[in-house]
Amino acid sequence: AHCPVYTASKHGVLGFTRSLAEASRLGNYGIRINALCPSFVNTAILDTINHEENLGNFYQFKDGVKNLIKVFGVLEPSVIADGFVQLLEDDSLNGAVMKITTTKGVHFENY
Ligand SMILES: NC(=O)c1ccc[n+]([C@@H]2O[C@H](COP(=O)([O-])OP(=O)(O)OC[C@H]3O[C@@H](n4cnc5c(N)ncnc54)[C@H](O)[C@@H]3O)[C@@H](O)[C@H]2O)c1
Ligand SMILES: CC[C@@H](O)/C=C/C=C\C[C@@H](O)/C=C/C=C/C=C\[C@@H](O)CCCC(=O)O
Repeated sequence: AHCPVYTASKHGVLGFTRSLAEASRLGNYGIRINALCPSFVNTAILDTINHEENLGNFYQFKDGVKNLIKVFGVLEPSVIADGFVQLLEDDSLNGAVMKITTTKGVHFENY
């Protein structure tokens, strides 16, 4: 609810990932395409929530986003890096949607 365009863009990334991965498989491109979807991660982007120029009209929802951060917690970038290495090293993954959350760690979403 806080950022519908943002949410739509992320769904677009998943659809693009899965479609491109299938095209690569059918075309024998030899390229694997996967999506990595972390929960909140301790990076500079989290600070953007505190600045109205970043959120525009959605600045009014900043407390809601901050509450989500409290609810879901914050991951360290190293945890994301480990998930990324797993995507690189596992040749069986193509069109995969890897999620990383504080509650479930690395897991995959089957859409
Ligand atoms: N941090 C989180 O909580 C979180 C959670 C889920 C998804 N994401 C997504 O992960 C992505 C990265 O987020 P982040 O937290 O690392 O943000 P960040 O702002 O900390 O880092 C983004 C990096 O990208 C670089 N960059 C910007 N434009 C670039 C370009 N054109 N070419 C090359 N580099 C460029 C910036 O210099 C910066 O180092 C974003 O799409 C974000 O929505 C972040
Ligand atoms: C909202 C304004 C924007 O600029 C701020 C972005 C901040 C971080 C990047 C964003 O992609 C964060 C996503 C965080 C998601 C958090 C929770 C979900 O992952 C919950 C998952 C629960 C589950 O599926 O188990």
